[in-house]
Amino acid sequence: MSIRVEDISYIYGKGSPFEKTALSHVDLTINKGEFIGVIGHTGSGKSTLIQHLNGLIHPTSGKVTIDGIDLAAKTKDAVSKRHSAGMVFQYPEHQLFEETVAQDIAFGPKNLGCDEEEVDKRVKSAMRFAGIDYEKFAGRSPFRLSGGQQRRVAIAGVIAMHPDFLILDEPSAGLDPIGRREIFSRIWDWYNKGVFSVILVSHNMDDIARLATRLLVMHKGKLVLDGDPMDIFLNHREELKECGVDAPPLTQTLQALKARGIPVPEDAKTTKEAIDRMAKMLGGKKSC
Ligand SMILES: Nc1ncnc2c1ncn2[C@@H]1O[C@H](COP(=O)(O)OP(=O)(O)OP(=O)(O)O)[C@@H](O)[C@H]1O
Repeated sequence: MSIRVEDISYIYGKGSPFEKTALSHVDLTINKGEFIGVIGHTGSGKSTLIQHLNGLIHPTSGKVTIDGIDLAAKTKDAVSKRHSAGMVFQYPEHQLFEETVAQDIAFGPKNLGCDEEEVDKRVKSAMRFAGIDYEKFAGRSPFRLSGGQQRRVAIAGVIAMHPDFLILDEPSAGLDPIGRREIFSRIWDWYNKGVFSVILVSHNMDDIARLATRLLVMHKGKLVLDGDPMDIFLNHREELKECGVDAPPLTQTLQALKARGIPVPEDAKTTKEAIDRMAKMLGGKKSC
């Protein structure tokens, strides 16, 4: 299963005096099993790009397909493929609207046409995934929960749609450090279990460096770097700087070690794996 982004460009307000080219000839393939981090300076086109991946917006030129089906098509197949890429926006709790937590999470699967039994099953399993106690919270108003709990309910709503690709735009924005750690450790667990692939947009370089197995760097609407996070953060620092992005402190440390002749596991898939491997060599514990 894969998403193909075929040479897409996107212009906001095309033909108006305010037209703005947000994406310019972006071409890439996203395969099932990847954890992709998307980084870039403010306004570089990250959000515009990811909104194409579930057909929320369609390219001005080029096309986006999932398993060969054009997401812009007005067919049943295209609708089903669009649903296979679930999007969690920044502050997703702003989209909560039902009276109870269970009803809110049930909204998506109901819309997909699932029967009552299937909806109930999905609500319970999404809540379990998101760490929300069913007995305690199912009948509660989502509006009376804490910010972190609301975020989990909103994410559970997307999980209940059983997406193959989970697209997250700054999922921890506005959360305290405990809330953000919780959200990311759950997302990592689900990803590790092979529940879905992840496409994560974040300004937090440490989160991206710890988790992503592939990195996309956007600059002025173009995809300027696409590759191994370790390689990009360790060996493309100047290009990153030109894009207004700093390498995360974790990789700066690894680079300082490398500069002193200490071997760092450059073939590690993520910085988290590199740190764990170095810690193991030194007899330390795994990071979380
Ligand atoms: N609805 C819109 N109408 C007009 N221009 C827009 C609109 N949304 C975004 N843009 C412009 O398109 C460009 C890309 O914006 P986009 O939001 O995709 O960038 P981003 O990298 O996600 O930024 P951020 O990190 O701030 O969220 C920017 O110049 C932005 O001002």
